[in-house]
Amino acid sequence: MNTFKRLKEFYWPYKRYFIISILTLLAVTAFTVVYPVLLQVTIDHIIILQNYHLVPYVAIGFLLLTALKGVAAYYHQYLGDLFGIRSVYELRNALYRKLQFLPFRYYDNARTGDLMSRLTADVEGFRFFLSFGCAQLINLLMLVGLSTAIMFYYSHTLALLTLAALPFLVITVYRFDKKVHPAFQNIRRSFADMTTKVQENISGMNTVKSLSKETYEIGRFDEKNNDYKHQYINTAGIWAKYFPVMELIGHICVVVLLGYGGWQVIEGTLNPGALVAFFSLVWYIIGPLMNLGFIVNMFSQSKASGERLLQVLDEKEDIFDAPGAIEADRLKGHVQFNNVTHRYESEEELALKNISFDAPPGKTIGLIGATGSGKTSITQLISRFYEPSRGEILIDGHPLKDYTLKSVRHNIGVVLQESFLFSSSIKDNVSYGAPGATMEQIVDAAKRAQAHDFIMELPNGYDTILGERGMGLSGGQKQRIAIARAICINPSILILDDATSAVDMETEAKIQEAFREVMKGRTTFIIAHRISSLMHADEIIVLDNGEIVERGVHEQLIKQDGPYRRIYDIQFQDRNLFLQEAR
Ligand SMILES: Nc1ncnc2c1ncn2[C@@H]1O[C@H](COP(=O)(O)OP(=O)(O)OP(=O)(O)O)[C@@H](O)[C@H]1O
Repeated sequence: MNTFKRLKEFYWPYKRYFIISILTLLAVTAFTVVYPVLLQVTIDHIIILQNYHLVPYVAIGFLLLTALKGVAAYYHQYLGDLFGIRSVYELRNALYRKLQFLPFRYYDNARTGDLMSRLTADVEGFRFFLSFGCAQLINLLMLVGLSTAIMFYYSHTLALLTLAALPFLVITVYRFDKKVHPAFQNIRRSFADMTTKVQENISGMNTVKSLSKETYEIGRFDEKNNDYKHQYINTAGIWAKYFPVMELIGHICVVVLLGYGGWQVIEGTLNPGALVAFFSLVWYIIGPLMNLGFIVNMFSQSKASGERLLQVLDEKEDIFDAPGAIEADRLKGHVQFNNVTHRYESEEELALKNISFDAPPGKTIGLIGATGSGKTSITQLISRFYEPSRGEILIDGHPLKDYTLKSVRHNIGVVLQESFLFSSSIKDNVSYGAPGATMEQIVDAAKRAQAHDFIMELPNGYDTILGERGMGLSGGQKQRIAIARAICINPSILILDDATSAVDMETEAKIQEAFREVMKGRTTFIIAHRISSLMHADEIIVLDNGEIVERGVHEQLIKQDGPYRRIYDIQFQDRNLFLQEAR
């Protein structure tokens, strides 16, 4: 119950819907059990005693009862649904909000498919119980309680006879539940596996096609699809086996009831009307009891879903604004690292060891080194995506932690090796970081990023809608839109992380031209594997295994016989050879 108690803030504000829905359910149950009583009165007091002049009144009574039951059922159903839908609306928003503020640390280990299923299937599982399961449980208790009371009123012995069949039914329901519950869990797991497979396949379609693995992928999907089919067939088998048994128990109960009750009627100790009423009432007990397994199942599933939702909601947001944090509109962009050491939570090795540098406003810092040497980690610490394990990072002389996250990130423009574009218009993608930007500002940013010309050649210009992840544009075009997006926020710090490594030489030249324009007056960090991309930097930092092994300007570094010189030789030897051959 703790799970439901802890999620109370989402559904309790709508308790009025729930209470009215349950009150109307009470009315529905009352009208339902009155029906057999009315039947008994009709048979015993009107038909047998031949009071036929009362028939129209009884008929009107029946109609009235059905109409009232219909109205009550309408409000019960509608308000119950409203209760569930309103509650999970808030819950879904809260989860999404949480996902926006969870630190990168969380996403390092999270699986997209799993998070998607929490936000959809688990939220729905929880809603289903709120809207339907809970009312069903209350309905069951009320229907069984009232029906049993009326049965005892008519005949103690027949009521006891009916109750004697219940343990058999309850045992069957229990055994059914024990089998069907894991079967349902297997269906959920199998479904999650299958959707994860589809999601991975679509995301990695490039790799699949380039390696001609279509047939292999079809086979792998068939395995998952087959498993899902089997899980469903297995569950259908359990239902098919247990439901007739439950019905059989119900029918045996009815036959015994009719036999014994019929004998009582012949003996004159029971009225025929009471026997007919019994016949209806017994199904009011057996029917919901057969559903008990289903309701218990729904309850345990929604509890499991609630726990999975709480896991997300309880996740620690360890990077947040300190009380009284500085709200800086415009930073100058002076970045300093003082003995910064960093280790990722999931790793044993240090990613950065005692990193110190000073990047005054407007200067360019080049970061070079082998893969995994820590270049990206430095820039991720500047954006405060992670907190360093030790050391201090200062921006404009104040610790990075003293600023609000918003003021830091609004002042940092990032262009990655493969930038993410949303499936919306080019205009919206460019102004994503600055939603208030005017069309003039958007066009200006695109011009400075060398993107304006090709955008204008597209059929709908700035209103062209991009496919998912910018499909429909070349790598270089996507990159220039990403640069325009970075310029649009007018950042004082610019991070170019391997931004040109995925494009050809000609496009690289165009992008470099765009960069030269953009970098003016901004502190820039260039991460690159090609020396040509960062040779003009004011300081080049060479990293190896998380440590700074060399630093200085290009001319200085190539004179030393260090790692920078070795990279230079490898990259420029090829070029010189090529130039010699060309001559
Ligand atoms: N999110 C993360 N969680 C755990 N370890 C990480 C994470 N990001 C990076 N690392 C580890 O930290 C070290 C430095 O990685 P980083 O990405 O900073 O290197 P890099 O020099 O930018 O590499 P590349 O040139 O391949 O981009 C590596 O050992 C890497 O495995």
